[in-house]
Amino acid sequence: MSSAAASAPTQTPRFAILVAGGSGTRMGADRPKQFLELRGEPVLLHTLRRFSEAALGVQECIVVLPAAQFETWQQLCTLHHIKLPHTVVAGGESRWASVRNGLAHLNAQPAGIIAVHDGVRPLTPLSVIEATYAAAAVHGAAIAAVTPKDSVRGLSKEGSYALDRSRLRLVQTPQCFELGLLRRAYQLPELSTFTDDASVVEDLHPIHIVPGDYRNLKITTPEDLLLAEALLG
Ligand SMILES: Nc1ccn([C@@H]2O[C@H](COP(=O)(O)OP(=O)(O)OP(=O)(O)O)[C@@H](O)[C@H]2O)c(=O)n1
Ligand SMILES: C[C@](O)(CO)[C@H](O)COP(=O)(O)O
Repeated sequence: MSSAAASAPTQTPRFAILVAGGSGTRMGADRPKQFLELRGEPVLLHTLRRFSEAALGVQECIVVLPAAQFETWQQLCTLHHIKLPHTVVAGGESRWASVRNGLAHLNAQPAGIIAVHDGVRPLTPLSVIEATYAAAAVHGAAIAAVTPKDSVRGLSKEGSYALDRSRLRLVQTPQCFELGLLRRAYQLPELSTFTDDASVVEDLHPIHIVPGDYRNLKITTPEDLLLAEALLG
């Protein structure tokens, strides 16, 4: 080994789980929203492409899909000439179960930083992904989030009351963690109703917040797809 190679800095391995195991009920389309076309390509392909950027150095990207949709994804990969390396894993009944299945695939990995990202967030800037991985390497747990732009009110029996929006954040993904921490958190089945990873981890470890991006839309209802088309244009 040359002396240069011996002294090269070693980055903690990075992994990613792209959860796309849902059925897209709120979208009400003829297929799960991760397969809908955005600028001529499946939503999930846009997302996968972002995590495949060489600059991020992600060692393994796991795509979690409904088992019944494996063939659809394979056909889409062939149709769109998708050569991006990734591992397909079957999802579960809930987002929590899908993340847990993705994590189980990494059981042999001793350490690293793992990003959990919604397969239906196709517009996440690379800078947000990088900043979230980097913050998790320092703090153990980091998520992307933005401040609400509108005034926010809480509901009460009597009516409603003002909330201080500067103390609120709208949670996005990616959500990045030390691998061992996320594993421990996902061993607790009593947390299985949570729909984001920070909520699953927070009793074990504080969650650091990284500035997200207003373009980092989650495709949930039909107007989100229109917005995403416009933003990509
Ligand atoms: N059993 C599930 C449910 C959700 N997800 C994924 O978690 C992300 C965020 O969930 P959401 O937007 O709620 O997706 P759906 O469950 O598909 O939508 P809906 O709630 O409208 O049915 C999506 O990428 C979705 O595919 C998953 O992997 N497995
Ligand atoms: C993880 C998430 O994207 C954060 O906003 C969100 O919780 C996903 O699930 P939901 O079912 O749309 O709440």
